Amino acid sequence: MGSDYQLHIFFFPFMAHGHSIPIIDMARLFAARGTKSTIITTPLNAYFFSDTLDRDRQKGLDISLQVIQFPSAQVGLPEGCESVESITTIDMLVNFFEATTKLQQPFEQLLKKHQPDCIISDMFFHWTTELASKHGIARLVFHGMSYFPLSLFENIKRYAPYENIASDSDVFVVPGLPDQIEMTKAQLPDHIVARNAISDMMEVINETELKSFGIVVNTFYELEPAYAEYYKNEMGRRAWNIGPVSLYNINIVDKATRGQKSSIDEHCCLQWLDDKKPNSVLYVCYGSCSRFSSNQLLEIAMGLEASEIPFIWVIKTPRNNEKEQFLPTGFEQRMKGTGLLIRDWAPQVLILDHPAIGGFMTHCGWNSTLEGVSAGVTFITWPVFADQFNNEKFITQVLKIGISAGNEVWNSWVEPENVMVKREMIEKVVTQLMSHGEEADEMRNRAKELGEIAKRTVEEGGSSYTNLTDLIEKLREHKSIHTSQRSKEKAINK
Ligand SMILES: O=c1ccn([C@@H]2O[C@H](COP(=O)(O)OP(=O)(O)O[C@H]3O[C@H](CO)[C@@H](O)[C@H](O)[C@H]3O)[C@@H](O)[C@H]2O)c(=O)[nH]1
Repeated sequence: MGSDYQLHIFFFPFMAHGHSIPIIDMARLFAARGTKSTIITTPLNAYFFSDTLDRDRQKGLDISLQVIQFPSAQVGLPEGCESVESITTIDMLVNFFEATTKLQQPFEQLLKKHQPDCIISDMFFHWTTELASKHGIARLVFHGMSYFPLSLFENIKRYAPYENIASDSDVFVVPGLPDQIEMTKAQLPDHIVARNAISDMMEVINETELKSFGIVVNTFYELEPAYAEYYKNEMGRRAWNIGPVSLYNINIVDKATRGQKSSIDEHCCLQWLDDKKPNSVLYVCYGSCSRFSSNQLLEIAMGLEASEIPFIWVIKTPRNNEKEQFLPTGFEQRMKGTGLLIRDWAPQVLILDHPAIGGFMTHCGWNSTLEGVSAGVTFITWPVFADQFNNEKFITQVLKIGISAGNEVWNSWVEPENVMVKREMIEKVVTQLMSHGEEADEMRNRAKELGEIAKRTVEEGGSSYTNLTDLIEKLREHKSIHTSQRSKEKAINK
């Protein structure tokens, strides 16, 4: 197979912004390096990024979409429920996963028709490993998470350190990791500490992952070298780190249109930031699907106001409070000039990259974590569910570029009903992070340095750039071996 052979890769993102946004960036990145990229998704999800792909095609990239129907009605979901963000109860999640298993047949039809050389699919589409093997092509797994949270989960399962403690809030050290990582049982997902349907699914994911060609990880080596090695050597995975993929978005329009269309004009947002001093603004956002209760939002509003720190706050209105009765009376009026409220969807990467942003209060989704690291900001960590407590430990205990808001309990659903952090604590951590004390300045310096390294890593010669070159080369070799095997089989069968 010559080095001029154009690889054709199928990208199959899971239908949730936190999983699809990085895979779309990845498909575009591969296309920019000469592959033919085809993204497989459903009609409503295609809507979120079809304009971006149009712009890429105008630039000459070989990138396209194939749309398959999402069987919402077949599994009892309302019409138009095609992404995790449109799910309103935890019970609907079970139906949602059932619907995704029904995508196998249309997906295989596309495989037969287009005969790509490789599939890069989300971990939740574990059945693509078997399909890939049936069609003699490589499957690479994308988790959305990085080496640190994956290694941490693995060792918690391996050594079950939570079994020998007296209470859920007792601190234990997770054994066998390169650093001394402290956690509590209350911070662990249900499916780790007890057996349930998710644990069963994670087991299948794990098994199919070991049989796959390897794993692509949205991270960079210099951010977590010990965990990159741990994951490969101790956990026996073949993995390529090719991120931060968000850095592939260079111009304003690309940065502002990741995921949904932003609810604010990006130029107004930039103008607002232009009036602020460097590193003076706190950006507050809890990802694509977390939705806090009215009481919690009130605490955030009061805490932010009391801190007197300029902020941008992205608010997802609680489903039972569309009239927004959670903001204190006159809040927006008083905050004019100091606080910018964005309802629903913000151009996050554009905001983080602005020099006025100094801190990020985040739920610690992996994308937000890495986007914050790439922008060189410091963090207030406020994990809620999924891998977010792991990412909090990474920020506060390994990188040491953030402080915790103090939420101590893992939630099983994206819409926690309780108040997790009170206004006094919010005021305290915001003031502490944005101040100019010795500790805050040291964190700031470390964060800025990491941001510089992140940018270099995706440039030609950088570690992620080189890793991607290596991965493309390995996929070509795989294609070549498979093609010659096929020719031999055909010759024997003649
Ligand atoms: O107003 C918004 C809100 C989010 N985003 C983007 O949406 C993505 C959000 O991803 P992430 O920060 O990872 O949060 P979640 O959407 O909650 O991601 C899910 O998927 C991640 C990857 O597996 C996990 O780490 C998280 O725990 C899980 O909740 C990021 O790229 C953000 O830039 C915006 O652009 N504007």
